[in-house]
This record gives sequence, C-alpha cells and structure tokens, in this order.
Amino acid sequence: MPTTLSVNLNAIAMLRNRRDLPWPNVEALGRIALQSGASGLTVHPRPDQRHIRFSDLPVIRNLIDDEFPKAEFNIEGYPTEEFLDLCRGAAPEQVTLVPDDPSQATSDHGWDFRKHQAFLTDVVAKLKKMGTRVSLFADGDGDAEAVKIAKATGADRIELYTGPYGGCYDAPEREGPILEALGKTADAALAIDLGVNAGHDLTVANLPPLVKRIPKLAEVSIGHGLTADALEYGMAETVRRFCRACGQKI
Ligand SMILES: CC(=O)[C@@H](O)[C@H](O)COP(=O)(O)O
Ligand SMILES: NCC(=O)COP(=O)(O)O
Repeated sequence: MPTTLSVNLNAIAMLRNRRDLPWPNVEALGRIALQSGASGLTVHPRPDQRHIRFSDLPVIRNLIDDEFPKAEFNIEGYPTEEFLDLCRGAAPEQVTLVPDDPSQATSDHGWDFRKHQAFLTDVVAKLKKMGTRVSLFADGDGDAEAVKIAKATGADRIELYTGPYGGCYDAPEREGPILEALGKTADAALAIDLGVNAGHDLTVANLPPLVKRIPKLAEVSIGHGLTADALEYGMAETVRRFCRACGQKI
C-alpha cells in the first residue's frame, strides 16, 4: 500500500485568521485537497484557536461525510478534557496525541513514553471507546524500548516527528543519520505490529528518501511545506486573474 497523504489545514487557517473574513477558506481548500488525491485532512486545534478554530471541526466533518466518505479526518493535539470533547463531537477516524504545551509555537518533540505511559494508556482507552484509531507523536531516535511502551498503551500507530529531518534542508550531509534513526524507529514499531505515520516539515524534496527508507509508512500529514508550495505554484495564475479583474487583456 503506498503512503497516503493527509493535508494539514492549520497554515491555511492561520492565514484566514489575519482578518475577520472567510478566506482563504479552510473548507474550500480542504475540498480541493481531497479532489486532488489527498486521502484525508488533518487539523491541530490549539487551546488559543490561533490556527484552526473549534468551529472549523464540524465543517470539515460534514465535508468528508457529504462529499468524500472514504477520506479520513485526523485531529491532532494534547489530550485535555476540552480536546477529548472536541474529538467526541467531530468523530475523527484518527486522533494523533501530541505532547504540546499551549505556549509552544509548534510541535517540537514526541512523547516521553516512559514518563507518560499510564496517562497515555488511560487516554488511548477513552479514544478507542469512541471508535477512533489512535496515533502517538514519537521522536524518531531509534529507541526500540520506547516504541514497545507506545504499543503497550494500546495505540494503533506512532507518528514519527520529522522536524529535525526537515531541518536539514540546507545541510544535506546531516540528513543521513537522522533518516536512519527515523527508519530504525519505524522498523521497531512495524516489527511489533504498530503502524507508522510521519509528519512535520515534510516537503516534496525530503519525502521521497523517507518513503524509500520506510516503505510501509502508512500516512504523512503535511501542512506548512504544502501550503508554501500551493502559494508558489499557484501564484502565476492568481496574478493573471487579478490583472484580468483590473481590465487587462492578459
Ligand atoms: C504534530 C505536528 O507536527 C503538526 O500538527 C504541527 O504541530 C502542525 O501544527 P501547526 O501548523 O499548528 O504548527
Ligand atoms: N502531523 C504533522 C502535520 O500535520 C504537519 O506538520 P507541518 O507539515 O505543518 O510541519
């Protein structure tokens, strides 16, 4: 099975939130993503709603249910009671638990499975009761024992935190060892029947080596790099449309 793509809508929501206007429209761009081959949509609602707003969740749920019933909704976040209530309401196919502090600018590490095993076991059980697949954000440091603890919580998958890998964009000589550690973590997970997702700072350039090293990678969720590409590759046509709107024959 090839790796599937879940498009993270946080960056689009962040642009929208600059103004009190409904564009860029999170639902419309989610629709384009699913029409264009994405298998799912990801959101990471943070407590301050600076990106995705809680009110976006039912809109995305309805988009998938009404128009793309085979697509998956993946909700990421730290499991507060408020977050679990959001999950209860939006009935995502997958929940990815991330150890984020509300003050963090973005996610920058995986769970400490040794320290948080009991907490995660409890939360995973609650989510499994809701009927959702559960994935746990994990450092890709090759720690096979940590992966075993992740499995013992009852989770279905881990999501490899690929931030350090994405951070090698200007220093490819650093990429090899990081990629190998991610690969070893994935090998350890797959060996005990724990599925593997990946995400954070993935791009068109760094995705092929990752998929080659981890051929059984189930899913990648991508937002920032994908949104940057959408702006760059969509810019030419957009400028032409605005020139035409000015009355220019172009
Ligand atoms: C878990 C993860 O790596 C992503 O969800 C990332 O946190 C994107 O969220 P932001 O776009 O809000 O930074
Ligand atoms: N789970 C990672 C994710 O959804 C996207 O992260 P990014 O591509 O915005 O860094």
